[in-house]
Amino acid sequence: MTALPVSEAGLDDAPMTLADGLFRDRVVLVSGGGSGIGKATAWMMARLGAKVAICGRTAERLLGVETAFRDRGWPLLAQTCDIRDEQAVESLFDAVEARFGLPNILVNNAGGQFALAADKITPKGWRAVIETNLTGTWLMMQTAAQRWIAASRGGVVVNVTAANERGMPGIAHSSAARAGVVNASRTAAVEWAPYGIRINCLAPGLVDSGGLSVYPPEARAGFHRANPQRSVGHPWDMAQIIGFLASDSARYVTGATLTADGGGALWGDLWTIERPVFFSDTQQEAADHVS
Ligand SMILES: CCCCCCC/C=C/C(=O)SCCNC(=O)CCNC(=O)[C@H](O)C(C)(C)COP(=O)(O)OP(=O)(O)OC[C@H]1O[C@@H](n2cnc3c(N)ncnc32)[C@H](O)[C@@H]1OP(=O)(O)O
Ligand SMILES: NC(=O)C1=CN([C@@H]2O[C@H](COP(=O)(O)OP(=O)(O)OC[C@H]3O[C@@H](n4cnc5c(N)ncnc54)[C@H](OP(=O)(O)O)[C@@H]3O)[C@@H](O)[C@H]2O)C=CC1
Repeated sequence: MTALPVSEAGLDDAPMTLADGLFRDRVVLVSGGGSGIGKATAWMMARLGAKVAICGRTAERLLGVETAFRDRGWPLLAQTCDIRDEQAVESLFDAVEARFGLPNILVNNAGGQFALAADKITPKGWRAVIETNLTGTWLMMQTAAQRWIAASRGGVVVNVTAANERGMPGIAHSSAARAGVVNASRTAAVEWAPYGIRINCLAPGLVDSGGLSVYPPEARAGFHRANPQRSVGHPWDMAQIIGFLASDSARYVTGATLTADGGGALWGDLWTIERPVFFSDTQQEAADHVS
């Protein structure tokens, strides 16, 4: 596969299949927009004419994007917000409304987890991941929907989950949370359809964002081999799919989950932690272990 650029200059020039001006004057809120997939999405939306708002917990990350947007003359609101905190979420939406008006599009991308064997996850660690990926995502989408309904306006939500429908060794907490997001999205897609609200999920496979650095080197070494394309995806690949789902071209798509994983869910053996000997690559090693 052709490599895509990861630098900010690269994001300026990355090839685009979406039409010029597609999101002109639309207000787009991207959670986790200070890095990785969220940052690429913010860039893509700005290139297509949107007024972009981003949030995350770390001010420095947001500041980096703020500076780059200012240099390009693109409008941006950047505000720290922990999506697990409902007051902070309300303040974020208030700030976006005050600056640009009610968002038209919410890209619910913030999330993550730590990789740990299932029997080692503490109750506090479990809660941290569930609250980040399930509760935080829910608070953001519910707040958007409540405001759209109150204003008699429609809107679009794209939830970024993970392609781990069959489970994923090393991230039981995150797998549970993402399954919850997919089902909450299906349910809300029906309940909120009368208000003109669409909700879809993008389930990425492995994507070469800075986020992958949290995984142990022995797991990372096998990532590119864990799907039939023998490759990982790029944040820009994800951004463009988000752009499609957020656009009017997808007006008849709601409650769906689009998997973008290079076929990894169909073929491949991925571990986010060190692979136990029982699951060794060679039959002999595994047989030695069992006998
Ligand atoms: C084929 C497709 C599927 C592939 C999926 C796999 C690939 C996925 C890739 C990505 O998602 S890339 C994006 C990665 N980015 C991140 O994960 C960053 C965000 N993650 C986090 O911020 C944390 O992981 C968090 C836990 C979700 C944040 O919560 P919080 O800030 O509240 O955490 P802490 O206060 O640091 O910790 C709370 C609690 O959690 C336990 N814990 C945290 N880190 C670890 C760890 N590395 N190992 C073990 N346990 C951990 C622990 O119990 C902490 O409590 P204390 O011990 O600190 O009291
Ligand atoms: N890269 C990959 O291979 C895959 C990624 N994903 C998912 O895609 C999404 C984007 O990840 P990616 O870009 O790769 O990795 P990053 O780690 O770069 O992005 C995660 C972003 O979420 C923000 N974030 C995390 N927790 C919170 C929180 N509680 N409140 C607000 N913001 C938060 C982070 O900012 P900060 O830390 O400053 O808060 C960061 O900007 C995540 O949901 C991730 O789990 C799914 C499958 C695979």
